[in-house]
Amino acid sequence: MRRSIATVCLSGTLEEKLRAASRVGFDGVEIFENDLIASPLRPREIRSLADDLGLDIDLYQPFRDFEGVDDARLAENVRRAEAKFALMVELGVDTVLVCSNATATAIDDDGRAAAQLRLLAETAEPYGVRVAYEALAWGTHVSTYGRSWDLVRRADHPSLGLCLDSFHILSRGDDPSGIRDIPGDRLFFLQLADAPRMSMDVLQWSRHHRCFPGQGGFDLVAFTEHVLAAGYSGPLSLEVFNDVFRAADPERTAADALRSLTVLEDSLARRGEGVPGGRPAVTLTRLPDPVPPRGFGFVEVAATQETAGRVRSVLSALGFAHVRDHRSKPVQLWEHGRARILLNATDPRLGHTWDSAAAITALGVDLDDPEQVGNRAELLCAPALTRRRDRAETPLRAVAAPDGTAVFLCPVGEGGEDPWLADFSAPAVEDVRPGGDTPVTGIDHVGLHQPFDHFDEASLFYSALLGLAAGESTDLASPDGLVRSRALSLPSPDEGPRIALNVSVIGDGPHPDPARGVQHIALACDDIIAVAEAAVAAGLPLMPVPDNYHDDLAARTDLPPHRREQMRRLDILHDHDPDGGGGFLHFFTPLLDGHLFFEVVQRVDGYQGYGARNTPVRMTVHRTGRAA
Ligand SMILES: O=C(O)c1ccc(O)c(O)c1
Ligand SMILES: [Mg+2]
Repeated sequence: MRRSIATVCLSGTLEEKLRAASRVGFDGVEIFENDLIASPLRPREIRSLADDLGLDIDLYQPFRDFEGVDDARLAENVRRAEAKFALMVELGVDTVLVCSNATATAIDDDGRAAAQLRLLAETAEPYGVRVAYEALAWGTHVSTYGRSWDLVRRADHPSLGLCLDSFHILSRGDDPSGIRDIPGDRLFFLQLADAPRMSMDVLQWSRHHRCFPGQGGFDLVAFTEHVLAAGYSGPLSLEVFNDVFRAADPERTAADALRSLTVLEDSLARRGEGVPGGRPAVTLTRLPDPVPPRGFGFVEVAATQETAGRVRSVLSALGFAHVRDHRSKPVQLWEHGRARILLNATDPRLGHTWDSAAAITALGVDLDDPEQVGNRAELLCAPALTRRRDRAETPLRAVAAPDGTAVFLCPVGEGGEDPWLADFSAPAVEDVRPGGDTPVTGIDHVGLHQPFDHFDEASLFYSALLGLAAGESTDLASPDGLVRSRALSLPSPDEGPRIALNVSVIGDGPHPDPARGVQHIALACDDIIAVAEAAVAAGLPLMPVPDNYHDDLAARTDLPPHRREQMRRLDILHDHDPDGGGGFLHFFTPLLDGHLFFEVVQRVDGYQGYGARNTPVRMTVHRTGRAA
C-alpha cells in the first residue's frame, strides 16, 4: 500500500520534513496547515519541491469547526473554506481533512450539521476537492466514527466522505468492527496512530503521547484489518503528535515511522493468509519470516585498559575462563557454560557513541538463518554496519540498533563450533585464566540504557528485527528520577534472548546525570548461593544490600530464617510473582566504571520477570557507591 506521513510527526521546517519523508522512502505526506503557514515557500513551490522529492501530497489538514454553527458563522466558514480550496489547487492536493466541531458553541442538531457538510462538499466540488470528515474524540457533539458516518450518509454528496483516525476510535474504547459496514468508497482517508494506555484527558493524550503503530497499547492490526475489509485502498498515513518526536532528528523519526508501517503491513498480510477470502485486495509488504533467535552467541564489552582489568577480575571470580584471543584485534573471549563475553580493550568513547569507560557495544544473536534476518533488516531500514575486517575473518552481517549497539547476526555451528570462533585463537599461555566450576549456565538478559529520544524506536527495532515481543513499560523510581523499563523476549522467553531497555523518563538533559546510562549483563545460574559463595571466596565485592531491605524481606515473605541469613550474608535479593509465576534470586556487582555492572540471577519455577521490585534499591545503592 502507499505510505504517507503527516508533517506534524516530524521536527524541523516544512522543507526539512519533506526531505526526511522522501529520503527514507515515504510515498506521500499530509501537510499540516501550521507548517505551510510558517513556510517561506509558496504553495506552488511546495508542490514542485514535493515533485522533485517524489512525494505526493495526499491530504491538507486540519480544517476546524465548520459544521453545527449558526447561519452568520456558516457564511464566514464557507468563505474560509473557499480560500483553502483555492490554496489546495495550487498545492496539488485533492483531499481536505475537516475535523468535527470542538467548540463550546457547536449546535447539537444532526439535520443542521449534515446540511452544512453538504454545502461544504458542494463548495469543494468545483475545486476538485474531496472533504474527509473526521470525528475528534473530544468533538463537542460528534466524537465517534459512528456519528460522523451518520452525518456523511445524511449529507449524501460524492465529494464528502470519512477520515478514520485510529487514535480517536481506539482511545474511546469504541468497537472498530462496525467500520466493515461502511462502503469503502466513502472512506476517503485513514490516519494511523498508536498510544500507550493511559487514563488521562483524551485531548492531552492525543496531542502529546501518540506513537507509531506497534509502540503503544492499541491493536492497530485488528483496526486496520477492519478498514481494509471495508474496501479502503488509499494510503496508510501516520499522524502522530508526540513531544519527543517533535524534538528528535526528523530523518530518524521518519525511518522509525516507515518501519512501523512495514511491520503493520507484514502482520496484516500474515493474518489474511490461510483465511479463505482473508487476503485483502490491496498489496501489502511482506517480510521474510522472523527467525526465532536461540540466544546470545556473545555480548561484547568495550572498556579502557583500566576498566577492562576490573571486568576481567569479575569474570574470573564468577568462574569464567579466558579461552581465546581474537587473531587481529585486542579482543578476548571469556566463557562459562553457554555464556560468552568478548572483552574488547578499546575505549568505547573512541567510537563516539558512548560516553563511558566501559560499555556493551555489541550483541551476537544466534540464528539458524542469519541471511533471512539480514533480509528482514534491509526491509526494516536497519542501518547495515560495515566494520573493519581482515580478509580471513568470518563475514558476519551486523546492523546498528538505535542506541548504537551493533547487532551481529551469527550462524550457529551445526554440531561443531560456531563459525565466528575461527577468528579467535588460543591465547598466549601465560595470559590464560582457568575458569571455576560455579554453576553459571548462560546469559539471562542484557540491560541497555537508551537515549531518551530513541526508547520507543529501540523497542520496535529489536522486536521487529528479531521477532521478540515487547512487555509492558514499568516506571521505577531511582534517586535521580524515574527510569522506564521495557523487556523484550520471545513469546516463550526461556527459548531465546531477553533484552531489558531502560530510559530516563525526563530525559538526560544537557548534563547527563552519571547515575543514568547504566548497562548490565545478567548471568543465569541454577544455584545462586554457590555462585555467590565462590565469588566472595575469590575476593569479588558484591553490591551491598541494606539491612532494611532484608528486614522488609522477612516481613513480606515466608522464606526460612537460615535462607534469609544466607541471603543477607551474600547480598542476594528476592522477588516473586504474586500470581504463582515463581520466584527470583539475584545479586549485583558494584558499578565497574560508573556505567556497567554484572548481575547473577536464578529463576525458580518459571519466574519470567526481572526483579523490578528490587531495581530502586539497586539504583540507590549503586548511586551511593559511585559517590563514595
Ligand atoms: O489535535 C487535533 O486538533 C487534531 C487535528 C487533526 C487531526 O487529524 C487530529 O487527529 C487531531
Ligand atoms: Mg487525525
